[in-house]
Amino acid sequence: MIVTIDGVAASGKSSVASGVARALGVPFVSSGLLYRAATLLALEAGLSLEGAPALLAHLEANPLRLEPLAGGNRVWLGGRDLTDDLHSSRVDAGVSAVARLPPVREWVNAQLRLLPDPFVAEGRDMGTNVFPHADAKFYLTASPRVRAERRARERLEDVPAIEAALVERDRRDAGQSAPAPDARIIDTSALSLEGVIGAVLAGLPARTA
Ligand SMILES: Nc1ncnc2c1ncn2[C@@H]1O[C@H](COP(=O)(O)OP(=O)(O)O)[C@@H](O)[C@H]1O
Ligand SMILES: Nc1ccn([C@@H]2O[C@H](COP(=O)(O)OP(=O)(O)O)[C@@H](O)[C@H]2O)c(=O)n1
Repeated sequence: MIVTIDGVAASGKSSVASGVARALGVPFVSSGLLYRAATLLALEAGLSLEGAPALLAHLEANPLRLEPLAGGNRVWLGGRDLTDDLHSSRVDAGVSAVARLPPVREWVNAQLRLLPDPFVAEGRDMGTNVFPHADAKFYLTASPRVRAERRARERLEDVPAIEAALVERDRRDAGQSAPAPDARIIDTSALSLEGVIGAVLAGLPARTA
């Protein structure tokens, strides 16, 4: 059983995927962390974020591992846990450039497709490109202001600056962020986290829930 939860930046994908996965007793998979980790490695190595061949060679020489833990995914580079360094403004600003490189997308997708079913996967193109045969698909949205206010509770930046960065990232990610035609779209602007998790669980086919 595969459930996909895609959506725009900071729409609640990972919190909702985590809650749904916990309710179903399965792992959740946060695909964005692999794009973020690839970006962090490129920044640390001083590589261009647009140079696919050098970046891919670096990723192949430095294998990353996504650990889909129920309580929160982690990304490892050998024995180094990168997870806490993946949500910096520096990574936020660079990740869309890295994520639009086709060889990087293939590298991420190959890792995701090896994961053993069942799971809940969240990202941008889980229901379209990576798991088109998922049992249930959801797409989360919320107004930019609401998303920025939620993120501001996690970071020491002001709401307008966060909102501008989110809108810009949505624009750069638009190419891989269209909802699947068979996804259920949920506007979370006026919903609590529990409300969204409940709406996803209520939308699952009977044999999945
Ligand atoms: N419906 C909601 N109501 C209130 N806060 C929410 C809701 N959904 C998510 N949040 C909060 O918004 C922040 C961003 O959510 P997150 O799951 O990290 O989004 P994404 O994975 O899409 O970036 C988190 O602090 C999360 O707890
Ligand atoms: N399936 C995915 C997941 C993420 N991404 C890229 O990775 C970035 C970070 O994704 P994320 O899910 O961690 O970001 P947030 O939506 O949590 O802010 C996005 O801005 C996209 O550029 C993608 O292209 N495809």
